[in-house]
Amino acid sequence: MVKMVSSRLQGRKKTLLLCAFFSLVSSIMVFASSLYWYLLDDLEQRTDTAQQVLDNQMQNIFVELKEVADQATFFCEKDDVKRLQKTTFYSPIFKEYGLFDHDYKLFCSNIGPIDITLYSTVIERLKSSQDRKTVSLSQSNTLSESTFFAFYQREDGLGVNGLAPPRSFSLFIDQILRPDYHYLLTIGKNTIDSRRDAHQHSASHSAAVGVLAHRSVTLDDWSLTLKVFLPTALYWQYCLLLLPFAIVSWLILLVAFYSATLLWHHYQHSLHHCIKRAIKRNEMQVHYQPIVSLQRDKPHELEALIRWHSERHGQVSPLIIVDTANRLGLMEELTWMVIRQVGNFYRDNHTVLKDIKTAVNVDRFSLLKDSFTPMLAELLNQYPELTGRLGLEVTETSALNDDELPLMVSRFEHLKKIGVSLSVDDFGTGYSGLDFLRRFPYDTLKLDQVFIASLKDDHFSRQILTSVTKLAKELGMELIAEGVERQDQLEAVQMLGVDRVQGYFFSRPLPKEQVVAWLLDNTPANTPVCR
Ligand SMILES: Nc1nc2c(ncn2[C@@H]2O[C@H](COP(=O)(O)O[C@H]3[C@@H](O)[C@H](n4cnc5c(=O)[nH]c(N)nc54)O[C@@H]3COP(=O)(O)O)[C@@H](O)[C@H]2O)c(=O)[nH]1
Repeated sequence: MVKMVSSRLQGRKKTLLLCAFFSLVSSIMVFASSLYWYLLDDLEQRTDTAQQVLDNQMQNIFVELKEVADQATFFCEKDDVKRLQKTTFYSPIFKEYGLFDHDYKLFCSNIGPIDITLYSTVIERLKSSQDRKTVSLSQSNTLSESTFFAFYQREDGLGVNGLAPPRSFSLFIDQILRPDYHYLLTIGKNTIDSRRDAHQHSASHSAAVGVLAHRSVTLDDWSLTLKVFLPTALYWQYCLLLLPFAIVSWLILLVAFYSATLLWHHYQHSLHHCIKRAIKRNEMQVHYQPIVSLQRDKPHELEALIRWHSERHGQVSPLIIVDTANRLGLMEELTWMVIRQVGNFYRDNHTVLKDIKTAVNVDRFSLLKDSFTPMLAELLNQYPELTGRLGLEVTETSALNDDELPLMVSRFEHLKKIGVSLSVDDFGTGYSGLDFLRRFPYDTLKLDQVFIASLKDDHFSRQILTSVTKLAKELGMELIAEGVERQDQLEAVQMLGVDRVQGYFFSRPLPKEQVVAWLLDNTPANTPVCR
């Protein structure tokens, strides 16, 4: 007992450990991948927003430049300088404005007249751009080391450029992307790196140190490229932040896994499942109950009855097996299993069973199926020793509807043609009238044991059985009385004129070895009741 309990506990501990392991692995996987996908999605969304903001910002910049260009002249007089100074003062981005001419020479700025020629790369880009707009990131003589430039040229050749520190340009995208993500914003040939606080460096320089994923967008109209990086550190930061939730979800999964294992364990050991498995694996046995002939010249017969001892549930009643098989839709499989075992029984004991017929129980629903007769014919081919020796005991067929009745009659005729005899089981327990007997080509009629039990004392039972017996004889059917347990019952059914008797009075259902011994000891010739 102690051993059993401790082994159970051991088993439980093992299950719990396994569940803990699997739930931990699954929660880590679910947690890690969900966080990854969440951050990836966030990276995508924020990059899209940053792209839109950049686009808007560029549009605003050029609206501003265009306004300046509209008011500018090819001179650099006091008023022109003043106008540039005023615009610079009110500009949210630009810290300096300049004017250039057809030769791309800067001739005026908000500080006063100047004389600087634009970079050739800028000139090229301006010339090749459709609407004479471009931007660049390069050194400025007057602003910080790295400066953002925007250029716009009117159709008549007059151009305006605005200078801004990259910070004021990237401020808006900083608000969207930082501090979680870092980015490289390439303007023309140079790049702003958000981690270096707007230091200019070559675009080829990789920012992908400790990066989990990245996303790039290009604003073709402005020759801008934004590359946003998801740092691995951010991932770990979130991991730590969400750790309590991860632990809770692990515990939930642990409970779910453990309950599922218990349920599965319970199901595996449930009677239903065990019966199903035993039928599928052919693990049940068949016992045989003699059906004793009351005539010396006729051999005894046998009825095959299912028996099963389950390791977990002990001896299981055939009524439960049949009921469960019915619910699980396994009745046909049960019947085929019994017939196969009967076939093997005949194969192993062909001498003793040469003249013996064996009846197998079959329910009417299985019989009605189209697959039934072909499958039975196949089994008879596999076990030719059963031909002419196999009988089917069909539980009352009176509950059939108008469509099923003709189908069942044709089924019976077919079965008889392939050498299978038929008997009506438990006659009298259902709604069967005597008329029912006329419809079906039965060979044998089995009188139900409830009538036999009350035959001696119950006048009504005696009357019913007398008329049933008379009709069965007229129709050429054999009569079997089942459930005969005592001498007086035997005498009563003998008086009635039955052909065979089945019951504990002679023998209980026996395992195959014992029934062979019984048949050898009890031939009709040495059975005292046989006439
Ligand atoms: N479709 C299938 N049904 C089957 C199969 N095997 C059995 N069954 C049906 O289960 C019911 C119970 O069967 P079982 O417990 O085996 O009982 C049989 C006999 O043991 C019992 N019997 C026989 N003689 C006596 C007796 O003197 N007294 C007494 N109290 N019982 C006795 O009767 C049962 C046989 O009945 P029947 O089939 O009507 O001839 C039962 O309904 C079986 O049909 C199977 O493989 N398939």
